[in-house]
Amino acid sequence: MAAVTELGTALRALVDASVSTAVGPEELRAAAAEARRATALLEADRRPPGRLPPLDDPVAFRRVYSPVTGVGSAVAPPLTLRGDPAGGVRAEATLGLLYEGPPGYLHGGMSGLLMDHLLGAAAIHAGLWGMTAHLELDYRGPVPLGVPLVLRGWVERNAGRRTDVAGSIAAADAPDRVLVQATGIFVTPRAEKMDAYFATVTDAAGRHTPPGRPTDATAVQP
Ligand SMILES: CCCCCCCCCC(=O)SCCNC(=O)CCNC(=O)[C@H](O)C(C)(C)COP(=O)(O)OP(=O)(O)OC[C@H]1O[C@@H](n2cnc3c(N)ncnc32)[C@H](O)[C@@H]1OP(=O)(O)O
Repeated sequence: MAAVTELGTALRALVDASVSTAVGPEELRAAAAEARRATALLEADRRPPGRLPPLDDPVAFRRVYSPVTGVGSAVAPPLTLRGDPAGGVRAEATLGLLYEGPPGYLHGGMSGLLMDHLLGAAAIHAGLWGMTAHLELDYRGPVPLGVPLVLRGWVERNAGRRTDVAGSIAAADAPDRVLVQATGIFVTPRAEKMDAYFATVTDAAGRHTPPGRPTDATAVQP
């Protein structure tokens, strides 16, 4: 885990530098050569899709390469999700140029990714694992880059396999002024779909490890 975290931290610094650098073409080409060398090192042993990495824990829902929370992911902020004393889950983040949409502000699609994850995590936190069936966002104000943000997700109601969830993004110093408001419907797939989607998913030891068991509710840190 220390090595995965070390590589993820180094890669995030690299991609941040790569989108904010002002060096010339010679330096860019030298950096590209270094990046290709690192890629060759990592390509020596790869896992196929559907086989979880050894450090993933499907019971605790630890996903080290998640694009949102993965400590080993070059593109994840990465967020740390916690139970929110006000209900649901929350995370704090300060996002950089990698995620820029309008100059100086967060890309709207990135807000969608973050809200999808927060809403899904809120459902899991309540013991209601499901896949996103519907996600709707209202963009009320641009989300600034480089300032601390607070992201929240909470369950509104549940009926059978369907869970209605909501969430928000706001600046940490103005938490009541919602910049992005999200609502979503998460659905636990019917058994036939669960089989069709996840029948071949295994952990690193080859054991069948489909998502969605009740214990996945431990996903969020207390
Ligand atoms: C801490 C870790 C946190 C991790 C968070 C991860 C978050 C990320 C989550 C994802 O990205 S999941 C990936 C994106 N989603 C998908 O790929 C799902 C694609 N859609 C499907 O596979 C199916 O549509 C789905 C499994 C969601 C539902 O199919 P089912 O056949 O199981 O459900 P069904 O159609 O019978 O609907 C069940 C109920 O939900 C309702 N429903 C389903 N889809 C709906 C929809 N789109 N809008 C409104 N209601 C919907 C439906 O009306 C019904 O309500 P009732 O029970 O009241 O009749």
